[in-house]
Amino acid sequence: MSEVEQRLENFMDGLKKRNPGEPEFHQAVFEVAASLMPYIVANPTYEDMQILERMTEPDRTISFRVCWEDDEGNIRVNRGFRVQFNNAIGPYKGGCRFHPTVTQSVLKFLGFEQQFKNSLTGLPMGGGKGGANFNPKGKSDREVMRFCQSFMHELFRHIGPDTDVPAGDIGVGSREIGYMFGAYKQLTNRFEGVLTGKGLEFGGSLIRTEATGYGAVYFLQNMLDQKGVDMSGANVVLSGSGNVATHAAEKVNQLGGKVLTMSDSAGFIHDPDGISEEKVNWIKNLKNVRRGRISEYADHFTNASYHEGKRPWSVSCDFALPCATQNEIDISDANELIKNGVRGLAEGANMPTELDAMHAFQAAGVLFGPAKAANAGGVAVSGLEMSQNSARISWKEGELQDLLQNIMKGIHDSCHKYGEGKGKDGDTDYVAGANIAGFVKVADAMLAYGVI
Ligand SMILES: NC(=O)C1=CN([C@@H]2O[C@H](COP(=O)(O)OP(=O)(O)OC[C@H]3O[C@@H](n4cnc5c(N)ncnc54)[C@H](O)[C@@H]3O)[C@@H](O)[C@H]2O)C=CC1
Ligand SMILES: O=C(O)CCC(=O)C(=O)O
Repeated sequence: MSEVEQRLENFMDGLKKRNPGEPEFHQAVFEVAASLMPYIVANPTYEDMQILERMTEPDRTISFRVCWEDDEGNIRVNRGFRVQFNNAIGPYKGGCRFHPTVTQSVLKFLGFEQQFKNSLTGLPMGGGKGGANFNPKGKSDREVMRFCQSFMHELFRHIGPDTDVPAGDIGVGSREIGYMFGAYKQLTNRFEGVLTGKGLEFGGSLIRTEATGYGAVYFLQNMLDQKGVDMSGANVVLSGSGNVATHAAEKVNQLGGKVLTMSDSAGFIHDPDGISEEKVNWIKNLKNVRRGRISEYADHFTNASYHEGKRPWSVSCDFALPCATQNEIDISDANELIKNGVRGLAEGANMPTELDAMHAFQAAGVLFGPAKAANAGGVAVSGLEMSQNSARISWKEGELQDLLQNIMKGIHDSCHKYGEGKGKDGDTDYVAGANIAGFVKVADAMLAYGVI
């Protein structure tokens, strides 16, 4: 075992002992630590000052009871969280997730990733994440409202425009942000930029809704440009049917690609004619207004097929865009995609690819855009929403579109700079590049503050 491997093993042993029963957090840290360890060994100040040990320990984790009344008058109790990971380069920033699978481990993995992602954007934002094990599925609008108000009843005392600025994630979209902002405003008597992803009427930014999905496709396009490959005419397999997935599908269409699949937690649909922008709009209405299942697509568009309980990775494609949830591509999915000729993948979701699957893509020479870089467009436009709120102005759509494209190009170029020559056959390793580029800014700020 090399010295670097030994240090990595010791580091991970310690981390697992300090954080038992948190597999998602271990997974996210291992991926980062594996690419950072050689860099840290070569730059011993980071090791002397225990920077990685400090960056893997959240500043604080807040856990609280969320009590609400359902439509039948029953009292329901959920658990809410906010993990404030690191504010070395700006206020804590990151979304809130409402999903039954939310645990402290899931939010720690997301908050840990967020500090690197936010650093990559070049904007002054620290990392945090929150949420609750609440299942919005099947709940009435009034129930969702009462839950959001109760959630904010505790969260409001921990956040603020210069302290911590939450936003959306799985299960938290513009409806939930509206209810939470309304509750914050009432509880504090302050109208300020404390949440992002707000409605345009009350301080939201244009293109925030589109930004994560569009950004992921821009990141893929930047990786392809580097190789002189064009996306037009390419077949794209995409998972999810929420905010990130629908806007990624929209952008693929705009760039001349063909989207073949979309999914939800019950199964996927395959449309060999392509899921055009018009069909994507139909899915947006299905998910955001009617709150139905993706299976209904195959009833409506009869050339399409529905595959119950399956993921879309067996469909042959040029590019893959996982945009649903964590660990949705395992090694057998990766092998299937590789066998069918996939050439590039950009992670729209957070940590959608299991570690061995990621290694398989890299070993096969598939261009691999990791989540903390590829899906950073959403939080980047959130950062722009914060700037607009502070200045009490609203920027025009064209300006924001240009800013998003430039930020994604900047993120790509930073990953390329730090990852160049580290991949297969001297290629760029975008995973290592994103981890190192994201780390340096946060680590150097922490060094400047001394030991605190
Ligand atoms: N909304 C945003 O701006 C950002 C979101 N992300 C990540 O993108 C991913 C999707 O988030 P959103 O689109 O915002 O959420 P959303 O709630 O709008 O959509 C989530 C989608 O994932 C599907 N899904 C959930 N669990 C699933 C499972 N077990 N199997 C298959 N599909 C499943 C849902 O059916 C839905 O289509 C998440 O990993 C999130 O953390 C990352 C960066 C920013
Ligand atoms: O816009 C934000 O602050 C949230 C984005 C987010 O949660 C993410 O990047 O995973």
